[in-house]
Amino acid sequence: MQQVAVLGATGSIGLNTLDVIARHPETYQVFALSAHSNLTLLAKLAEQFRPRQLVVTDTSLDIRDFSQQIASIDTSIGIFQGPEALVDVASASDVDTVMAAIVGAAGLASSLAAAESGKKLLLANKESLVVAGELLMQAVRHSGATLLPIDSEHNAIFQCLPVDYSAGGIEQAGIAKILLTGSGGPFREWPIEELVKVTPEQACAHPNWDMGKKISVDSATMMNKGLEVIEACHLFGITTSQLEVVLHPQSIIHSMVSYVDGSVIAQLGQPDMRTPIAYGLSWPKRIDAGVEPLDFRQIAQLTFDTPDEQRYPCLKLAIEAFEAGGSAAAVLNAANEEAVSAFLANQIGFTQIAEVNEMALNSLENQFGLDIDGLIQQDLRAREFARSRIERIKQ
Ligand SMILES: NC(=O)C1=CN([C@@H]2O[C@H](COP(=O)(O)OP(=O)(O)OC[C@H]3O[C@@H](n4cnc5c(N)ncnc54)[C@H](OP(=O)(O)O)[C@@H]3O)[C@@H](O)[C@H]2O)C=CC1
Ligand SMILES: CC(=O)[C@@H](O)[C@H](O)COP(=O)(O)O
Ligand SMILES: [Mn+2]
Repeated sequence: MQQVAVLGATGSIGLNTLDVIARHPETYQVFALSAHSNLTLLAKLAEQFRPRQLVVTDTSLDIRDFSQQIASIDTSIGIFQGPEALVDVASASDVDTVMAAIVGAAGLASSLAAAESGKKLLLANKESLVVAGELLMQAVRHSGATLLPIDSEHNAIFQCLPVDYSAGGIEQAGIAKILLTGSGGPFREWPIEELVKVTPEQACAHPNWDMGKKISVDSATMMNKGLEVIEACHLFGITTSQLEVVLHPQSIIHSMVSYVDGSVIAQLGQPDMRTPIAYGLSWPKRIDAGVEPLDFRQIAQLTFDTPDEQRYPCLKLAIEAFEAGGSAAAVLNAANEEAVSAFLANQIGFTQIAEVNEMALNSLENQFGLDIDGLIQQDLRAREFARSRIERIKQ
């Protein structure tokens, strides 16, 4: 029986993970669940999955009523509050597998703790790799942890790579290029001058995927693809020149690997995160994920294009940040989290997300060789800077 900790259980990835786990009660047991502030849903999940531990990360909440409610379900469920408890759960000796499904850099410490303690780490939280990719990959190598990408494109690439890929890297594996697909989001065909009018509701309505708000906005700006370029470079040990972003509006091909002999291997499937989640849970085997197979006659057309730099300035910013190295990607990620949150709160416009991000990237000094505390400090400075710009925009 695999003991699984689902961090970010109340979110889109968390709930999809629990859906897959519920289909295989003989193989997976939920050891712990975490939420930030959604206590109602966390209590419901606790009743259904009967974990050993619950974590509530928001320290401003009074959890006395919640604790009583949980005790009425099962007095042996431990309840912990605060972000440090995530680190304890991620490294607990009873836990085999950690699903890292918290949104944003708030997921970094627990992803790192799971990597350092040699767990099977199912990584949906791409921001961990964006902020501290080198340190996270180093921790995986040192501890012997198993890192399985859950982000649909990276999971697809992982499925298309040769089994012994990590031994010699991209050239020895005969790989010419990794082709990272992206839908282009809901505004792919809008006149560019109309983008200033985009509302949070429109930006969160992804054409193919049902996801949390932050990643949905990132998909609309294509910052998501930019973060995914950085994620892929760290995961697969490649440079940005060994990867190409291909627009694919249908989100049926989840990414491809192009080989030197002319072969291109692609992974296809419904736009349903239960497929990569199930593959992560069961790897190297496969299990039922509750996902219908593709009906190619109904799909009829798969189309491809090149992303337009003018429409998607955030994509270029992310690639530049990764190429600059040092703390640039951490700065960009932090500024973007603040800018997206301000956009969702109707404080800035859609196109101002890229403006705030660019200002942060250009204004903060790039620092090299930082340890995890240094990166977190840079993240905090970038947030402060972004918030000051957002305040000016609001006036
Ligand atoms: N959704 C998807 O299909 C995909 C998501 N991903 C990645 O997976 C991660 C999760 O995305 P998604 O599920 O969409 O996000 P959601 O917004 O749906 O869920 C986020 C989860 O994180 C918790 N959370 C929010 N803020 C904090 C915090 N400060 N500290 C600790 N926990 C927090 C939330 O708790 P609460 O509910 O209580 O607020 C919730 O459980 C992201 O990194 C995203 O990029 C990658 C590929 C696809
Ligand atoms: C499901 C998933 O992995 C998302 O990251 C998805 O890729 C978002 O769609 P975009 O291709 O529009 O960014
Ligand atoms: Mn993705």
